[in-house]
Amino acid sequence: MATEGKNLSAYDKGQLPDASKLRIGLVVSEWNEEITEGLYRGANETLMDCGVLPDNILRWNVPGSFELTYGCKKLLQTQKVDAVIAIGSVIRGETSHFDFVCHATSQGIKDLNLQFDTPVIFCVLTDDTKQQAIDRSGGKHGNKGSEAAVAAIKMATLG
Ligand SMILES: Nc1c(NC[C@H](O)[C@H](O)[C@H](O)CO)[nH]c(=O)[nH]c1=O
Ligand SMILES: CC(=O)[C@@H](O)COP(=O)(O)O
Repeated sequence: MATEGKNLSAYDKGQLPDASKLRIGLVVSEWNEEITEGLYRGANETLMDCGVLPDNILRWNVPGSFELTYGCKKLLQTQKVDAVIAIGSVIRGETSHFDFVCHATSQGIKDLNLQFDTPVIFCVLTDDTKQQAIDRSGGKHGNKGSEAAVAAIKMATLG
């Protein structure tokens, strides 16, 4: 099911496990800051709405989505967290750079889930236009940051 027709911010916190003891890391890309700050707000607000304590939400910034893999790895190596959310926005330009950044970032974050015993959530928008990114970071389709926060809580308490 495509995002079209799905509200990315829809969740029932009554159906989620207790998150009051969880510690969550957020690694946020600074590229397309207007979009990534919207994603961060969605994730942060949803985590707290679902019971995560503000002091248990740790935020680090990285320059771009390509650096999310390294930033998440370093956070996992140095901080005790129950899940990490990687937040980025890649918007297609004139060249094939979009494809390389998206592929490297998605593969890198996937690999972290194999290398570490802590879930890393892929909250990276990969859009052809800025409007698509706006629509998915608090616009008409909701907020992927909220979706990622719910995924982080579910994965942190899996099993
Ligand atoms: N064009 C976008 C980038 N490009 C920058 C890379 O992510 C990286 O920081 C650079 O290549 C240096 O290693 N990053 C995004 O997050 N979004 C873009 O649209
Ligand atoms: C995703 C990108 O790296 C892209 O926005 C860069 O733009 P361009 O391909 O025009 O250099």
